[in-house]
Amino acid sequence: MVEKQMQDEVQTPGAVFFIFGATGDLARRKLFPAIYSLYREGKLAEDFAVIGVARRPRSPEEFREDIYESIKEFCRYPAGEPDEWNAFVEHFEYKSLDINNVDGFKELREQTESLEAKFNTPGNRLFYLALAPELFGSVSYSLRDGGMLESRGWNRLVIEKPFGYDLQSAEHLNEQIREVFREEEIYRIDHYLGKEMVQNIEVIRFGNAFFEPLWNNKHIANVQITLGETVGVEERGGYYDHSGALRDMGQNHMLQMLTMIAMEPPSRLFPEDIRDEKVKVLRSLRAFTSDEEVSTNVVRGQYTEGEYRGKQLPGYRQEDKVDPESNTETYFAARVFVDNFRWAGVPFYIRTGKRLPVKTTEIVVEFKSMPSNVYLGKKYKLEPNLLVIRVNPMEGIYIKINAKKPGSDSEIQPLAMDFCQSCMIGINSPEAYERLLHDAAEGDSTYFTRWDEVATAWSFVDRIAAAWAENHGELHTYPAGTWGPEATGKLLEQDGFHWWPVNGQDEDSVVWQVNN
Ligand SMILES: NC(=O)C1=CN([C@@H]2O[C@H](COP(=O)(O)OP(=O)(O)OC[C@H]3O[C@@H](n4cnc5c(N)ncnc54)[C@H](OP(=O)(O)O)[C@@H]3O)[C@@H](O)[C@H]2O)C=CC1
Ligand SMILES: O=C1O[C@H](COP(=O)(O)O)[C@@H](O)[C@H](O)[C@H]1O
Repeated sequence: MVEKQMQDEVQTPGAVFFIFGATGDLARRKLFPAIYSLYREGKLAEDFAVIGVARRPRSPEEFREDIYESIKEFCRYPAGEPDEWNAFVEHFEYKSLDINNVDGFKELREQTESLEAKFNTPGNRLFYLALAPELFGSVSYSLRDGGMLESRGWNRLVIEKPFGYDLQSAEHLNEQIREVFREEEIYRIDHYLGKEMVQNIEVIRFGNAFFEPLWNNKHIANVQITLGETVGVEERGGYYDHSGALRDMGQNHMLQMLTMIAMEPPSRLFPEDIRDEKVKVLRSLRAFTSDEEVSTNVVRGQYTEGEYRGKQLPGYRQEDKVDPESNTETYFAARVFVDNFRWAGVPFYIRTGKRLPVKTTEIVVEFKSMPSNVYLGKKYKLEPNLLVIRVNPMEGIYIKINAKKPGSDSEIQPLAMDFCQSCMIGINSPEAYERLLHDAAEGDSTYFTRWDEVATAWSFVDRIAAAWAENHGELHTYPAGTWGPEATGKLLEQDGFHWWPVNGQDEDSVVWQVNN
């Protein structure tokens, strides 16, 4: 087993990367750019090759043109000079096949073997499924039946979220995949785990004497996790209307960030030690035991028409491929508890939504206030200390403390200590998909979700979805471009707290404005 370490300098072993869904959106926006960035940074071994797979016919020239366009538009490195570019795309081939066609996989096997011979790769094969999850089982069977797994090296399966629609469908999917691949060969992507600042939570917590000793219910009042997006559902209305915010973001990204904040220190940085600690957090989530508990602790909302920066935006029900009577939530917020010794009584507030005013992912840790007796009778009041982890798209750490106002002997002011990582190295650098592709090729599963994590997260989310299905969760509305339903504030008010402004929300918050 590989111990997690900073692997920036490590080159992946030689391998063939198969991108199933090579003509799709994910491949174009994320995967090809990630491969090119790894190449440019010397993190890909010389003996690598990529085979794009999808149904559409593509000549080799057309496929290489697709890749060029993808790099031009989405990669943080510009496509190199012709010689360098040609040396890169020479590693790419395309195969048109339907994933149910086993004969096509037999042809793919021949193509693979000749590519492996050409680049002298050691026979390692990484199958990345950028496909709808309903196809995962069929691809696995076809890979096996087409002889694609009879390689000289290792075989790894990388799969995208959503992993199922609920626990039952996820279990079914998992059983199919497990007929072909062992758990340790399966890499389930949650791209938030590939983000720099999510990985940094571990170091911030376990590497700093002034956080870990305070990291418990004696000193922390509450934790707030916000994942705001300014975009609507774009071209994904069909998928999203079936999924909704709870399944699209809650079951995975939000709960994964929560586990990183709440987990116990692992004994070592081995993948299984870290994933063991994360799954314990998920198992400790207090399950909602009645529909009433769901309606008291979870708010769901859907955006209606609104105005954003002078632009008129459609409501969710007017979006392309969305049912005009849809009750799907585009926003949800919840008050959850981790019922273990460390976190007993500390509320975790989580919220996410489309068409909010700011694109930002932030984690705010609010510390308990100091006893104020020293300052009794004074006109000022101490503010709670905050630790803010800015995850996305701006990355950084912000700490709010109280300090004396210079020149005054009677005034205290809150002070921000602000580390803006993005100001130094740019936004989202490296991209999550670069890190995760690299890790999968390295055989490091730390930042991929293990089956028990996925299953436990579904059990928690299914209870909320079931209550909503019974119409016990009122569907609030909010105009596009606003901060979601008003009811969200009440989740915190009942505990005497409020949402802290996130980056760019108001004039007092530090503005690292980013548009998307
Ligand atoms: N796009 C994104 O930003 C994100 C996507 N995801 C997930 O990644 C997966 C892919 O998403 P996305 O790229 O957006 O989807 P697209 O619909 O854009 O692409 C789907 C791909 O699958 C191929 N395909 C479909 N059916 C078959 C088949 N029977 N045999 C072979 N190939 C097939 C299509 O190619 P062709 O039509 O040529 O066969 C196409 O290349 C989904 O599960 C999605 O939820 C997850 C996170 C973000
Ligand atoms: O997984 C998903 O994530 C994106 C948001 O990702 P980010 O890295 O841009 O913050 C979201 O838009 C999409 O709906 C969801 O499927």
